Amino acid sequence: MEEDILYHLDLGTRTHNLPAMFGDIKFVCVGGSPNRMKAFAQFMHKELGLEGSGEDLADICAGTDRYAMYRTGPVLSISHGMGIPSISIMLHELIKLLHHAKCRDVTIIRIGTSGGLGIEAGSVVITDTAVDASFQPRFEQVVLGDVVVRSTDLDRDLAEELLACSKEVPDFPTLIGHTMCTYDFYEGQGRLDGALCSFSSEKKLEYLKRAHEAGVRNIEMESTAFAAMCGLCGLKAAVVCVALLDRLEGDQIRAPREVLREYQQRPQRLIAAFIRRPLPCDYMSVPLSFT
Ligand SMILES: O=P(O)(O)O[C@H]1O[C@H](CO)[C@@H](O)[C@H]1O
Ligand SMILES: O=c1cc[nH]c(=O)[nH]1
Repeated sequence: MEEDILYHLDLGTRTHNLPAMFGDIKFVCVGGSPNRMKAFAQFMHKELGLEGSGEDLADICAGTDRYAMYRTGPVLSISHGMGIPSISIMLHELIKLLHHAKCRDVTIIRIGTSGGLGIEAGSVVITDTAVDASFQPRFEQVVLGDVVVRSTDLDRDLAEELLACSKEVPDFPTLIGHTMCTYDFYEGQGRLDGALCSFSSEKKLEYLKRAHEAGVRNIEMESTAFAAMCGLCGLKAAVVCVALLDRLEGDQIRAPREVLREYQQRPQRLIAAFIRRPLPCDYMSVPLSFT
């Protein structure tokens, strides 16, 4: 293409110098909420010891209200909204952006929230395998009317490295497990408290227990598409989500807002420890080259 317009990001190859804006990005963190991703960028700014308070980081996608994007040092932080269609559109344009910007050796991590399965609320789950609602490690995408099945493998070494980094943030439990990805928050996750419910409490518990036996430790709504797209495009990817509740104990998220806010920071703290870890070639020794 002579020109590539990244419509939902309000960026393009003619209108923006993408290599200059993004060429040195090494970590991309994505999550559902625009405010969370802004807070994460500000937090990383402080953690990396970059100049200024970071309070004034600008939304790079301010021309559109579909997604929000912030950068600090080698870290790009982007919101993706809720569910597979929303994250999938964002990832198409983000991956093209990384390609046009000639980025190399990028690690991409989804930092999210989830419903836990047989784990304490506030626990952080690092996904080893993203599975669908039938507990299968696959992402089904309809392409030209046909169902195309894609693998949902994530980087095992990255997951282990993240688990090792969790020792630096010992004030909450972190574990590795399967993450189940659904197309809905209510009936799709076996909740009884939606506007519609077509099953009994017993059937719900029987399903969630089967999921637990299959190795599922948390449930969210983007991981299979995220794993499939990043895997096919050669990006090293991880999913790290905090559990807001234990779904074996209920459906409603009852924790007070301050507690939920602190829970949301847990994956961010773990990822900060990961990004800050010493590397053979330490990018933190050259912070002045980052804006
Ligand atoms: O916390 P985030 O990233 O938005 O993700 C989780 O929260 C949303 C539902 O509340 C879904 O998108 C689910 O995947
Ligand atoms: O139960 C939950 C909590 C957060 N996000 C989900 O998708 N499910």
